[in-house]
Amino acid sequence: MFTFHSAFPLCSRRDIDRSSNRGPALDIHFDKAEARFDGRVTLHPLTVRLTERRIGVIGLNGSGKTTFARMINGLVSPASGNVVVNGFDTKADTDRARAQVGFIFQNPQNQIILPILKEDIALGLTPRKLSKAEIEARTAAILARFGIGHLADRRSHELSGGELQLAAFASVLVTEPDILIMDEPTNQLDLKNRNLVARTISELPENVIVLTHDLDLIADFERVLLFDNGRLAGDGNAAEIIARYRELAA
Ligand SMILES: Nc1ncnc2c1ncn2[C@@H]1O[C@H](COP(=O)(O)OP(=O)(O)OP(=O)(O)O)[C@@H](O)[C@H]1O
Repeated sequence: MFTFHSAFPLCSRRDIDRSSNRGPALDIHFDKAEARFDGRVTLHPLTVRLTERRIGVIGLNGSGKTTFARMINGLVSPASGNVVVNGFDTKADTDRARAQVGFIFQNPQNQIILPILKEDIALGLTPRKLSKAEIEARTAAILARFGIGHLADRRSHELSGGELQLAAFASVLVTEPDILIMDEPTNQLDLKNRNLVARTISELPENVIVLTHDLDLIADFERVLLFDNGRLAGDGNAAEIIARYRELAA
């Protein structure tokens, strides 16, 4: 069961949904979806359905994890087959499929582009055509949610690694996606910031798909997918799939 006990006030409108056992939607369907780059198959035809709230994606370097994740938000279009996200086909309905998914990139420096943090967060709300007051209120609320309201006026390049990762979460979650994909969220963090980010992820009400080499991060996830050479080589509970990955990597 999901409980809030963090130093961060992570509650959002979604908690109201969750109290009635209806979390944000998560229904991702890969139907014989294949990815190719320059004619080379990088993800072999994959059929899988994902509905769990916490999904880990593991595998050796170059095994196809990022390609798989980018297919979910339409950044990579299937060469054949389909990917349908909460009912929207990523090829036929790219914008609406993409609106379901917030993607947190491997390097948070690439996520925060404007010099002042609160301006960067507000940037994500520009397409909504909200009033200035509403944008300021939503920006302040999302920064407060991650316990970084005091950093609103700071220059983003001055933030620490952990602060920057939390800022990247805020910059994506301000757009209220139902599904959050994180590519290596604990990469390059020291142990303290790694633990802070891990705790924050575990307390997020949103659906989360995490690509990682940090196996402890996903040890209690409901489902883990293992990729090997562009194929799904394992799909099951975390303990079983992590054990299989250790064998594969040995
Ligand atoms: N834009 C691209 N152009 C050409 N090949 C690509 C492209 N993106 C990925 N690939 C290839 O697809 C394969 C899978 O790469 P992918 O990034 O999905 O792996 P990964 O499991 O995420 O790796 P890592 O753990 O190193 O991030 C690799 O062989 C990679 O070189």
